[in-house]
Amino acid sequence: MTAPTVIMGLEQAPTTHPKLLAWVREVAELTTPDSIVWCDGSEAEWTRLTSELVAGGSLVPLDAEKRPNSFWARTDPSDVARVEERTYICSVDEDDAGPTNNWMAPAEMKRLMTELYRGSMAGRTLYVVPFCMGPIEAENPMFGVEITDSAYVVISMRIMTRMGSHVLEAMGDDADFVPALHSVGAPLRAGEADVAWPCSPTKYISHFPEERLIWSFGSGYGGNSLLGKKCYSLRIGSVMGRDEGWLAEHMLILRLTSPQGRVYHVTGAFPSACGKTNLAMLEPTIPGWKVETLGDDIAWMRFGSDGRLYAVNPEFGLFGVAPGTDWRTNPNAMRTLAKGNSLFTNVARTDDGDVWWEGMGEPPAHLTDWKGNDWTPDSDELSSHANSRFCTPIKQCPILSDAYDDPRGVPIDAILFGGRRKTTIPLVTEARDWVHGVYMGATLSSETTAAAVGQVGVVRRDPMAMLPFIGYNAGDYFRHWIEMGKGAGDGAGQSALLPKIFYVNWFRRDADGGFLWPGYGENSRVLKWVIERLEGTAAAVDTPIGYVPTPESLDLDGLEITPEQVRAVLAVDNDEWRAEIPQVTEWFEKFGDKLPGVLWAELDALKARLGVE
Ligand SMILES: Nc1nc2c(ncn2[C@@H]2O[C@H](COP(=O)(O)OP(=O)(O)OP(=O)(O)O)[C@@H](O)[C@H]2O)c(=O)[nH]1
Ligand SMILES: O=C([O-])CC(=O)C(=O)O
Ligand SMILES: [Mn+2]
Repeated sequence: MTAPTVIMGLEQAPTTHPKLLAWVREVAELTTPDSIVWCDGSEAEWTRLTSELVAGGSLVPLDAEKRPNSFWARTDPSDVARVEERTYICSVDEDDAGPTNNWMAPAEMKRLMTELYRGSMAGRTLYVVPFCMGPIEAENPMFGVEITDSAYVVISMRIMTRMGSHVLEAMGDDADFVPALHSVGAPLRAGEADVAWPCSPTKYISHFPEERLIWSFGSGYGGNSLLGKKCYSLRIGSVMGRDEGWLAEHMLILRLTSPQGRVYHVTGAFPSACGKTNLAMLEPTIPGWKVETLGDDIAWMRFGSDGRLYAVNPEFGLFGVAPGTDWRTNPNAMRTLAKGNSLFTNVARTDDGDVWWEGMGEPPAHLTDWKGNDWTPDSDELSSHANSRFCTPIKQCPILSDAYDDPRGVPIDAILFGGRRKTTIPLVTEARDWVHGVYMGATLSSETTAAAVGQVGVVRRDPMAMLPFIGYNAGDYFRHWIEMGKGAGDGAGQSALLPKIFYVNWFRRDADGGFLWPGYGENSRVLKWVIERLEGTAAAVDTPIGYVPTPESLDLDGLEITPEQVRAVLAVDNDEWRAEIPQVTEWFEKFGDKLPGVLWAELDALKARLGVE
């Protein structure tokens, strides 16, 4: 095992990058760690850090046969999800944060957080984590460096990003990078024992969009602490995309091959805990169709020289919702996890060193639950937190597409927007054109989930599934989407090159509260209809809200579903849609002048089709 590079000064730093060295020095002087470790991303480093975390009680190793090189972590019960109320976009101009973000002036936030960071790493190690979002071979590799005082964050970043010495080397002395500072905010006095999950009751997740800078304090939970993910790839990424003409989106990416061997690529934006990972790894139930995974959470999309929109997954791992994941629902996730090398956070542990969570078949007679307590099937509480997560290398996914590492990405044929709605929204609706599709995305609604702290099950607008992740004024973001629709190719015949947009809802319920649609692998039937619409072969009903399948146009062969259920899951109830109009109007009014006029025009056209004044 190699010894860690412990340095008191910075003389032994494995880089001569002046900006990086200066930043590490400045942070070290402010946060006063005991030591600085430059992470190299090696196997030896993983082994050393996981061993230290096991020794300190932060991780429990799982059974080496069942879950090789895998670990169980439990967070502090107060630190289990993203904290949207504590997340800030500190743009210079308040108007650039817009009505959907918390805002504080950058200088004020820096003053406030500087005091929080002062001495915050005392008694701890400062880790420097060089990483790259997307392939390092890209024309413009998207570098970042995270400074963190959490070894859990380091090992998670090693799974979730391309990370380590090779990144630092590729950065040379002058590459641009996004500095991302993270502290759990729990300094240790001399001799004070650490806790298993250090964190602070005071939390700030701050973004300085003009500087492309991230400061996170107080939380160890992934969405708040793995700063390459939501903070860089979505919030800062969306600002870069606005300025440079591309899109950073909360989307899965998959490749679909038809029985005739035709290849298509689909992205899907569904809010947190609404089915991206599951769709991305789907095992089709209809014969002859094949799905390959490219990404399960984030897509960066830009136009290629051929005028088509190409998508890249900037991530290197999967940070997926555990509950509900099972051999019946998502066998490819189970196969990915079976290869080991994974972290499980806030799930339950079995007595024989495996993991268990709600939805994974019959519960064992006894478990240790996510709070560390004894649990039996009679228990009133869930064994696993509803937002418990697995963190696992995407390279272990057995159906990973061979295009995954291609810096050019894959050309997108269809974009799905989707939400979790008990009523109103049909299984699938095709937009009339790009602007109508942007309207669908801009008005997307979904019931809140456990992925963020707060009440669960409340319907809210979640535009493009990006409500917590748009790093600027959402009105400007809608305009950017509209403009992107004009940007395909050289202008001639461009709309033919644009992806077609669809709106899906796997979560519609019957009167008894049961799901009307079986979901998971059966969603391949919806993907088939989408492809047949692209090919011009599937029938649809022209409804006020868009094109909805005729019951006969959906392949329901071999599916146990009654004609009434099919009718109900596809139904467009004009009364329900009329009831949405005041909510959409109120939503649009939030954006004042920033809302593109064409979206108001879409709403007016919808009202006219529904016969609303
Ligand atoms: N009923 C039903 N549930 C689903 C379906 N797809 C996913 N789920 C459940 O929804 C929850 C979240 O699914 P994920 O695929 O992990 O969600 P995600 O969109 O990747 O979420 P984030 O990682 O939070 O962005 C899990 O409990 C799944 O089992 C479906 O088609 N039908
Ligand atoms: O960021 C996280 O914690 C996980 C995630 O994908 C989401 O919440 O959308
Ligand atoms: Mn997500």
